[in-house]
Amino acid sequence: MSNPFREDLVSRNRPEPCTVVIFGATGDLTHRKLIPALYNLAVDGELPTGVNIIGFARREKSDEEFRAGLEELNQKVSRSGHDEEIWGKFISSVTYHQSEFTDLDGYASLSKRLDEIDAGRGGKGNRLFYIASAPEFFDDILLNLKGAGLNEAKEGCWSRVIVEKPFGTDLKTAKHLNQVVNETFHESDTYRIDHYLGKETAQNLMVLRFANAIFEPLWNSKYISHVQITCSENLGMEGGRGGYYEKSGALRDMVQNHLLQLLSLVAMEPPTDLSADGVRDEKVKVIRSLRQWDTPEKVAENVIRAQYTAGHVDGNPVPGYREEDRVSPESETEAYVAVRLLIDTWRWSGVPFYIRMGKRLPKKSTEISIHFKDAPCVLFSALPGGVPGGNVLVIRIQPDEGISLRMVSKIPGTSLRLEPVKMDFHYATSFGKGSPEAYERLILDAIAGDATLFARRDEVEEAWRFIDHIERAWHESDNKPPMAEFVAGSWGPREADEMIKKDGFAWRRL
Ligand SMILES: NC(=O)C1=CN([C@@H]2O[C@H](COP(=O)(O)OP(=O)(O)OC[C@H]3O[C@@H](n4cnc5c(N)ncnc54)[C@H](OP(=O)(O)O)[C@@H]3O)[C@@H](O)[C@H]2O)C=CC1
Ligand SMILES: O=C1O[C@H](COP(=O)(O)O)[C@@H](O)[C@H](O)[C@H]1O
Repeated sequence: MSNPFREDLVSRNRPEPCTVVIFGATGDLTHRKLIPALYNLAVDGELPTGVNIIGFARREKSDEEFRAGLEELNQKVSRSGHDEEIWGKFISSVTYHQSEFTDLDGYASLSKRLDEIDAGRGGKGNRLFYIASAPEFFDDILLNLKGAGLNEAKEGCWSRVIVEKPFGTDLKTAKHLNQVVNETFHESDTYRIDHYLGKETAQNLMVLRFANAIFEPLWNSKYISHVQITCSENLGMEGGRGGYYEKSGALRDMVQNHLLQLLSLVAMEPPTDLSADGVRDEKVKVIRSLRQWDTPEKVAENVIRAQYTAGHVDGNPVPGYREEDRVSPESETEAYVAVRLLIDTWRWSGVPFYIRMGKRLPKKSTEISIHFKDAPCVLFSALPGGVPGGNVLVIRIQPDEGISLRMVSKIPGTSLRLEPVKMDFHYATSFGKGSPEAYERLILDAIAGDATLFARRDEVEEAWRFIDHIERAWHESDNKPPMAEFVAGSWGPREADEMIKKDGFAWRRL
């Protein structure tokens, strides 16, 4: 009998020739992430032959100028180096299309160019539109694609759209954008990108949980005391990021999307199959089951926001958040957030999940730690020092991707003394090769028509519903929870330590 999982996996991995049109092609994302990702796919032989790339942006540029700019960056950032021969072949399929996003004529001429490319394919052609522009242009681009008829696929072909973040700034704007997207493209042709879902270790979460029989029986409130998800960054507002960040803040920038997505992978029920909707049906149930912090009092109790003051990171002096470039000296934007979450489901009843994210923390690291309840320790409780802590399963999302399990062991010797030890799996040494960049996997999946690692409409909206209550309490209530402070280069504010301590726990040291 054939294995349905296997068939599913095989059919999901058949990327077809297509033309990729990138809107915002002279921008930072295209240069630092998208083109290097496509090039790396070419190096690994994963990019199907017959992929053409058209860069769409405003400024005047010849194809040669556009290609030279892309090459300069690729040489610096590509994970597989820069092979002149492969690059030469790859870049010959890349061209530039100059137009304003708001100018319908630019889309009509784009349509003509696409038809010319398709003429070499017997008139057929698949199209992938990648919207990598500032969010204020998302509507214009989508509506103009429709105006030029580019949202409609030719017979036997497909036409898909990838939409970058941020997907709205609150529930209202996300709903509006979803409406525009769904008026132009079918939901199954819509790929809302969340690059955390493309990270190798995030993808491995489902495998860890559902392909290993030993974890799933323990994965519930009977055995797990709490879960922590930490995303620490040592960078601040370099490169003019302050302007964007001021309108976003840590909660919208990282928690609404990336970290709630990680949480849903940790907490979801096993899906009935590996189809995109099978997986996303389960993920969205988690987000829908989050207890809502819907009053300023509940927000004050369960959410800590903070800004950093001047300090030192990696031995270098750094300014406070309010002194950063393009940040207001009176800023009320959080550069750190810690959230205590409860998931009201049978599996997770009474198990707190903690998410913390901060800029200008001591180092860059993202990890999920699953803290198991202590063993009944009557046997060892009389020992001097007792039993040193319990079992912790740590999933290192980045860097040094891997998984470790903390256990308690006897110290070798004639007396009985206990110490924690670690079983550690590192991707780099176990598989002998680095992981692909998230954008590589995600672009390839979109070409292959697999939306599993992309957020669905309801996931995005449910996440905003949860976030909106907190934002409203912070910015619109009469009883605004305070903004805490921490010194840049430290592990966040005292208030976040106190919040988790109230439940009898402490943040894991990274
Ligand atoms: N940069 C990053 O690391 C990340 C970015 N993102 C998201 O990706 C998107 C793009 O970000 P980023 O690349 O940094 O942005 P940039 O500001 O660097 O680039 C913007 C691009 O849009 C083009 N553009 C701006 N206005 C117009 C217009 N009226 N008509 C035509 N083209 C126009 C610019 O063209 P021109 O140069 O010709 O003016 C440029 O190509 C954003 O949504 C961001 O949130 C998400 C994750 C990471
Ligand atoms: O989306 C974003 O992600 C980055 C962090 O991404 P990572 O892959 O380097 O962990 C974050 O710095 C940025 O503020 C945010 O917009």
